[in-house]
Amino acid sequence: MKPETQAQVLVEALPYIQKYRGKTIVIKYGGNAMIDEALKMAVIQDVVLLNMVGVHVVLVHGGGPEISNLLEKVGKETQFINGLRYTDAETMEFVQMALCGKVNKDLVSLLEKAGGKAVGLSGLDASIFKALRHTDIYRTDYGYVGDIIKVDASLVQELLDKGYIPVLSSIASGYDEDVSYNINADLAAEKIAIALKAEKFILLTNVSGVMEDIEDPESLIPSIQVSKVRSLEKEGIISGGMIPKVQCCVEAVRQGIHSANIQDGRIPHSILIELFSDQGVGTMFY
Ligand SMILES: Nc1ncnc2c1ncn2[C@@H]1O[C@H](COP(=O)(O)OP(=O)(O)O)[C@@H](O)[C@H]1O
Ligand SMILES: CC(=O)N[C@@H](CCC(=O)OP(=O)(O)O)C(=O)O
Repeated sequence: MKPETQAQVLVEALPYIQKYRGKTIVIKYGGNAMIDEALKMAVIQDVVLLNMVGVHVVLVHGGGPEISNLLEKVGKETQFINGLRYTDAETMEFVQMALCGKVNKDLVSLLEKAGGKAVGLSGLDASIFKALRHTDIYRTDYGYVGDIIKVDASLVQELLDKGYIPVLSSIASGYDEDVSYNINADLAAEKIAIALKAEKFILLTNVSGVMEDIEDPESLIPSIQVSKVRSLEKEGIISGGMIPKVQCCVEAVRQGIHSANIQDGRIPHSILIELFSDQGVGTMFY
């Protein structure tokens, strides 16, 4: 790239940098979008760049495939009920090992290598997340899967104020029992985004966004008004793993977050494209 073009690119980013400087952005990075190492590096670079220009970024990560791999290695079967992993006491130990021990530390190490200042945390640290056992109307048993009922974002806020990138795993301590709970990472990201009154909430996944027809990549819905989500669900357009993501975005917007986005973590630098250009990516909820 010519130096003049390079300078022009930076100048064009200026209004966007001014818009987000000092504001909080919560990014949820899903396990399926983490599998390709080159793409992972692009996400890491985006986060470090945002941090360097004064944007407060919190990275909440999943790691479903990492958990499943670990369970397979130790020969333990795992099953999902309504998109949530059935988590018995032994599985919970492996969930904690994979998320807090492996995925969290790998991301922290990559952020540090890329020049960022990152701190790895889980919801157990400083009681960031307190949860109760997850329930549904059918009283299904999900084991140690939790619903977050209390968030203490003060440590995360302090780290942001000091210029760190908090990297958060979706584990919570029990509100009424001395146990750890496995939390769906989309939900954990939504809760911390609301508690921090984030400016923007981004869910990175392995599809281009919400599509009218999953088989047709041309059918991406670029924006959805939250009041229209119910009819999309009734029409069966939103299903499977997309249901909790959409619900998290709806709740985040209803709780005052300006915009929430579901976008493709497989597009290199999709975070920067969304934040620092007029070209929106994925599906934006408003
Ligand atoms: N309308 C839709 N548009 C896009 N994806 C959809 C839709 N309905 C269901 N899905 C499914 O949701 C999946 C994304 O959820 P999930 O696999 O849980 O992601 P992650 O691992 O990033 O949390 C997609 O791969 C797709 O199969
Ligand atoms: C309760 C529940 O299902 N928890 C998830 C936590 C990790 C996660 O959400 O990871 P992704 O974002 O990569 O899907 C699990 O055990 O797989």
